[in-house]
Amino acid sequence: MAASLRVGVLTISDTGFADPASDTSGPSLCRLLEAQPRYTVQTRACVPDDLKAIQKTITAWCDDLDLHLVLSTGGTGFGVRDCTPEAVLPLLERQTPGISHLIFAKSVEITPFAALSRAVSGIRGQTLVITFPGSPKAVKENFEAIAKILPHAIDLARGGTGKKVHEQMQGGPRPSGLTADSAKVSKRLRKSPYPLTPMDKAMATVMDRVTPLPSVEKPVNESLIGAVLDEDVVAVEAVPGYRASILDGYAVIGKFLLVHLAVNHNHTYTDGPGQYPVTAVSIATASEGSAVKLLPGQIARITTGGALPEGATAVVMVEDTQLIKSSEDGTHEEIVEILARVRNGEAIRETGSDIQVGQTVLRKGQVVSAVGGEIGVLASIGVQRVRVRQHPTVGFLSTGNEVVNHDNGMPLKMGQIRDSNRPTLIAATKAAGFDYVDLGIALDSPEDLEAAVRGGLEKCDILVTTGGVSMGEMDLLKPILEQKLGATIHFGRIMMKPGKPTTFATVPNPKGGQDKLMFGLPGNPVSASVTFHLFVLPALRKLAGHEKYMWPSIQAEVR
Ligand SMILES: Nc1nc2c(c(=O)[nH]1)N[C@H]1C(S)=C(S)[C@@H](COP(=O)(O)OP(=O)(O)OC[C@H]3O[C@@H](n4cnc5c(N)ncnc54)[C@H](O)[C@@H]3O)O[C@H]1N2
Ligand code: MOO
Ligand SMILES: [Mg+2]
Repeated sequence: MAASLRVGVLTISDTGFADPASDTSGPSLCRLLEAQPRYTVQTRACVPDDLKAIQKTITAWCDDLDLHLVLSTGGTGFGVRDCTPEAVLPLLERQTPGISHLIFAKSVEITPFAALSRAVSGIRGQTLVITFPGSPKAVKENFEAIAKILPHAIDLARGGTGKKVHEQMQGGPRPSGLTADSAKVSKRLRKSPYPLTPMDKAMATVMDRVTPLPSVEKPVNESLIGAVLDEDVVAVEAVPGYRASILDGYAVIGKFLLVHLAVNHNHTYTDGPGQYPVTAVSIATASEGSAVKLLPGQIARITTGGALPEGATAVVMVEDTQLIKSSEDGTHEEIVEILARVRNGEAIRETGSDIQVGQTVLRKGQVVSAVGGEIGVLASIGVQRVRVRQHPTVGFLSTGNEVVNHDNGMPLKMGQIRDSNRPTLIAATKAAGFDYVDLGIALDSPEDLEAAVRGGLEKCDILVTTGGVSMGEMDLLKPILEQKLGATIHFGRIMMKPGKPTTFATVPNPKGGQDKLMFGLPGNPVSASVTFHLFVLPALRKLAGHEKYMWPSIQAEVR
């Protein structure tokens, strides 16, 4: 392979400039580079610790020679003449602190003196520029610290996707199970190219790539079911908003007032068991103005939820009274006998006794459950809209030439099987409170599958397919993802049965923005169901903004 990465090596040193033979770091750097066939040292120079001289050389190497990489050695310390960072920084269009930190982290592991380096790095045009300290030992250590990532970094700085380099570093491009041309069955792989991934690693791989969806404002109704609140909700209205009766009966002036009168004024109480005129009526209904006023010796007829007359301190239920006198036409009660003694406050809902103004009723992160309580609370305090995390939508696509709709009403032909995966997974999704799209069945043909996956990805946040992920010649999903959709398959097999060929991939979003997530679950119904619960539901929960998105785990011991 012809060496393709062109490098410039620049020694920055007053001494080296005066006596080129004294420069050992530059030659050492060249040897390190040339030990790797991918690099060619295209140019070398030595300049004094002089800002202008350094800038002139590096600018020419980046702008005129368009080198892939410029490595300098020297001038990064605390010495009064050291000015490499001051010279290089203004030339950089983008800094690359990660590279500098990596070098620094590795170097301080070796010697604390590395803390005295002020080395910098960055990109000018398409050239990666990295400054090393002056000592040959530091040059070697620094170069080794970044050797592994250097080709990748250069590829990216040149506008590459990094994919090629990545594949090379992983030992070459992944051989594909298909052959997007399923006719060439003899060419298929006889071993899976996907390593068996331990479950904890697979789970972490998925969760690392799931970021909660942004939040939106929604009206207070059943559309909130399953949503995660993205704000604290504070009551702006009290519940109840007025003093209300808990019972159907009579508002009275109760014991507290009577005792008060008796003690302070040596009164015998007027109210309590006895006969009273019914001077007012309060039916639970809206009314303008304030409540009627009740004086000692009077009672008011009241219904459950009715506003208490001013001055009333208790309510006696109708069962504990008897009618003494009514109006002639029977439409009014005039005198009623109270038979029971009631305590002050009895059968009264005080204003705000349930929820007070300013009280936090629901907290950010809380889930609006399908039980209804949260929605009820929001409704009771008059909140019109709340900020919640967007609800994710999951799409379900079954795959397989043998798979038919379960409800097609036709007898099965030999080799056909009813699609049980989609109804199963849709039911589980619904029960978990997420939205779904039913994407039907795709045939095992590269064209059909590619179109169905592409279309499906557009309609949902997470695409779930079942079938076609193992080793058969009709198992086309993985190669289609990688070869046609530019997807990255993060794992293609897991250390679990059922579910071994479970596949997780991220697919670039053609509309830009975040990559789309997709799970290729195995076709076997139990495998599909188990892996859905284990991987997809937690991913959906995380996407929906749940704080606790993982299943609880318990320690088990096999005896
Ligand atoms: N040579 C090997 N063969 C298989 C391996 C292996 O490691 N080496 N793994 C086995 C395991 S484990 C599983 S699990 C399955 C996974 O199969 P695929 O994901 O490729 O799925 P298909 O081949 O398309 O179908 C498998 C099975 O499931 C039935 N199926 C498919 N879709 C549905 C559906 N929607 N509803 C009901 N049943 C469905 C399909 O008819 C097949 O019987 O691979 C093993 N093979
Ligand atoms: O692991 Mo497969 O999922 O045996 O059924
Ligand atoms: Mg298969």
